[in-house]
Amino acid sequence: MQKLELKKVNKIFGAKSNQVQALKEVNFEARSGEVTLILGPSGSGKSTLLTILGGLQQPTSGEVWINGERFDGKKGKAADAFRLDHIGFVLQSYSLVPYLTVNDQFTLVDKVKKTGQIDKQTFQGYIDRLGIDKLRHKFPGELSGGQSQRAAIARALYANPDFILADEPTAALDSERVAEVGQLFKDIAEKAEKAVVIVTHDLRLREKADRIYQLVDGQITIEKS
Ligand SMILES: Nc1ncnc2c1ncn2[C@@H]1O[C@H](COP(=O)(O)OP(=O)(O)OP(=O)(O)O)[C@@H](O)[C@H]1O
Repeated sequence: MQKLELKKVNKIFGAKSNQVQALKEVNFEARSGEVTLILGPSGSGKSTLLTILGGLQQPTSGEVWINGERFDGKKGKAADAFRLDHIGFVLQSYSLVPYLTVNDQFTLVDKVKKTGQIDKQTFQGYIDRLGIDKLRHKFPGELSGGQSQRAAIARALYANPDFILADEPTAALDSERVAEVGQLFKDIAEKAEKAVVIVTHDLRLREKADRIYQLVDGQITIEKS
């Protein structure tokens, strides 16, 4: 079983009178085979939590563990390599490369990750379910918000990571697509044995979740486990 954990994580931004404590003594766990949802209002610390989980920023104090290995102390190339091997991000900004077609966004992954790629047939299945097969030769500037979001999800899956960390992955989608994408995340967790972590305020995803946390003002509570 794959496991991603936060232990007593605090995150403080700014200094003295400008200080914001975005996370307060957060304990958290996500496991392979499960969809874990972190629900919370805007500004509650969801993006901060997700980026600390994935090693994109460091906690002020506390620990991040992946599969029993300490992750928060890793720096530079060691951290990059570890992240590349384990983690796929779907960020709010989609972070698609503007001068590459959708297809080239995927194959770009091959340049940095040489082993453990997804098999072509499984990936084509994801592409079909995300409804982006006809968009493969388009550039990001030619895509709608929802299409960009689905391309960003596909790119995260292409790298075949153990952990998929998604920040508001359904924000630009209509209800029908939310149900489809939610079910896809659930299938990826269950059938491909991945750990899927979604931060969102989209309550429509609740029914797909195995584990639900609530984050309010940087404090986390578990609602379903
Ligand atoms: N780099 C930063 N510098 C200073 N303050 C920050 C920084 N990043 C986040 N914050 C603050 O930390 C708190 C939590 O922000 P965060 O973006 O994690 O919340 P969120 O729940 O993801 O919000 P949203 O749903 O609007 O994206 C907010 O008060 C925010 O202003």
